[in-house]
Amino acid sequence: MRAITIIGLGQVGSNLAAQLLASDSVDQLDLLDQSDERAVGVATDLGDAYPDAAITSQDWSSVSRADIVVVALGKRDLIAADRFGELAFNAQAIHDLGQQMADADIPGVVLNLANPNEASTAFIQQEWRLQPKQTVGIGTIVDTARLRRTMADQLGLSYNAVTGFVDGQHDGNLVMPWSTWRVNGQLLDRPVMGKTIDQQQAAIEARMKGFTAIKGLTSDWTALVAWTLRVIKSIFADSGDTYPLAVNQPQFGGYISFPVQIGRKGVGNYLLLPLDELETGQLKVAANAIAQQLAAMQASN
Ligand SMILES: NC(=O)c1ccc[n+]([C@@H]2O[C@H](COP(=O)([O-])OP(=O)(O)OC[C@H]3O[C@@H](n4cnc5c(N)ncnc54)[C@H](O)[C@@H]3O)[C@@H](O)[C@H]2O)c1
Repeated sequence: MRAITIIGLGQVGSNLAAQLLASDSVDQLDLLDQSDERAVGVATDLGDAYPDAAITSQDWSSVSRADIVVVALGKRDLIAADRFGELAFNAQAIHDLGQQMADADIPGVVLNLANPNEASTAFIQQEWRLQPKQTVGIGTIVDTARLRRTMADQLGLSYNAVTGFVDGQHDGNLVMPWSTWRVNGQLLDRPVMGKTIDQQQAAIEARMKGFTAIKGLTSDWTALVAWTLRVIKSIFADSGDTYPLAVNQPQFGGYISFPVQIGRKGVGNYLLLPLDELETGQLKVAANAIAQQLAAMQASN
């Protein structure tokens, strides 16, 4: 039995719900939104699409039996001018749900998609009184895919030939720990296939992919939903697949995007690749920026 509750059924949440059903990745789907009309509408339409699927709407007690609770609440109009424009709105929404979620004593993994991602994941963990191990955010997973793809394209290689993670703060202080990246298994400290990789250029191009998607589509929800599906499958399979998720990382004093293994119980081992001094320093800067956002979320209530 694979039970998922989604809180927030806007562009991200409703599309995730549809793709979970289309890919047969869920047995019980419970849909929640602050708007009854929205929740009932989404559940009704999905029920018409998948008549034998088990779907409920507005059953808030479902969080107590869900294997995974996906948080996709927000207000996307607020990020048009400022990528972190949802901070106060999402802080209020997370706080308002706090007592109810704490009382529900959520047993499953809470996977947060809302922004600012690392800070709001930390705020959910605190306000909903969850264990850090069960509380993760989608983090820098899409940023990582963008950079790997950009480098693979530059070199004319397949996506899988390039390995590495983007860490730090999604939409803000992204950290590319180049000393750990590899192409065809080879570190980047010497030319790869006769070519020197322009790391700066690759980082700029990867960011541009994000801007281009948002400019044309108003949101990069397609990539977000696809990667969320992969993480959900890894959780159900208890696979221990490694993703750069927003997790509590004690070495950096709180939540930050960092590669970890994920499974049925949430966070497993951290991928502790040796980082150089500059990279460690950059992660500390990102952790500070996230801590400031978390403080702003706490102060806004
Ligand atoms: N990490 C990423 O790559 C990425 C990409 C796209 C979107 N996002 C984030 O995902 C979140 C959702 O985005 P979206 O485009 O679906 O937004 P949206 O504005 O389309 O929908 C948000 C939904 O949340 C609901 N909601 C708001 N407050 C709520 C509450 N207190 N309880 C229950 N439901 C509530 C709204 O009614 C609405 O249906 C946002 O925070 C957005 O920034 C992240």
